[in-house]
Amino acid sequence: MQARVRGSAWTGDQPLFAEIDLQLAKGQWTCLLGPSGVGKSTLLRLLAGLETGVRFQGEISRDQPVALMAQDPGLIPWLDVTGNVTLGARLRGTLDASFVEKYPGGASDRPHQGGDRASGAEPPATPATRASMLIKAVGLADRADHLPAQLSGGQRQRAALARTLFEDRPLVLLDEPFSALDTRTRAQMQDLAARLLQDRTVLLVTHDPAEAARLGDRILLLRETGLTEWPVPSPRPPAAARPFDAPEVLALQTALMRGMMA
Ligand SMILES: Nc1ncnc2c1ncn2[C@@H]1O[C@H](COP(=O)(O)OP(=O)(O)OP(=O)(O)O)[C@@H](O)[C@H]1O
Repeated sequence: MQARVRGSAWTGDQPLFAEIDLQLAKGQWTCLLGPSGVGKSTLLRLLAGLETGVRFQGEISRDQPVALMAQDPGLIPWLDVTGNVTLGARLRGTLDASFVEKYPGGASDRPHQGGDRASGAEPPATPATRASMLIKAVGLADRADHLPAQLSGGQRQRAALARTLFEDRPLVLLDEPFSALDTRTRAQMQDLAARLLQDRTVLLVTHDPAEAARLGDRILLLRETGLTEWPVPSPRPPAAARPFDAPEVLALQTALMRGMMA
């Protein structure tokens, strides 16, 4: 077991959700759906060990470091995309010193594209290479030196996704990570995340039954009354999302939609 939340949550003297027992098995993707305000983000914050503002009665355990991608991308406004993606490593002091010198954090401090090669400098250190690969993978290669204010909502969300992937943690909590993306980009980012987080334990909060049908090894519905498991008919292919147009995926999506409407 990688992580577990067992208990109930309260806002003031009002119950938020009844007794639940959420268990995340190692290497599995668990998709969590449920009505707005039922406590999904709260559950993620509890698992991440962050303040929630609600009263939780129970036990929380996890045995691995965690990365949380919150609903709000939470990008640092004065750091460009590269600076935001590598922020955690910089704060922990694990970035190569030459990279820190070159990218201390502001767009104005960054060399122009191609500047390194023109000056014959060393190739970028490994974290820099990883960061730029991830930035490219989320489709922001031409925005790497843009500040958050210069990005669209979906671009900010992709920068936050790259930052979460850069953290490379065994336990990954994703709170509606693709909600601001157009249909095509959303499907591409689902494929990317499935590939890059293939061995990770992932808890993905989503409002989109199609997303849960593509990505879930397990699907859970959170309601005030507690957690319900939704059966998933077939295993997910390794390192990939299920095809969005496969009949069993469409059937699962429809069944989930019906369940959520009930
Ligand atoms: N810091 C806080 N202080 C007090 N109440 C809070 C706090 N954060 C959240 N809540 C309340 O807890 C409840 C659950 O919020 P939460 O964000 O976990 O819901 P959610 O299921 O993720 O909703 P959504 O799908 O809309 O994102 C809400 O009623 C919210 O008002």
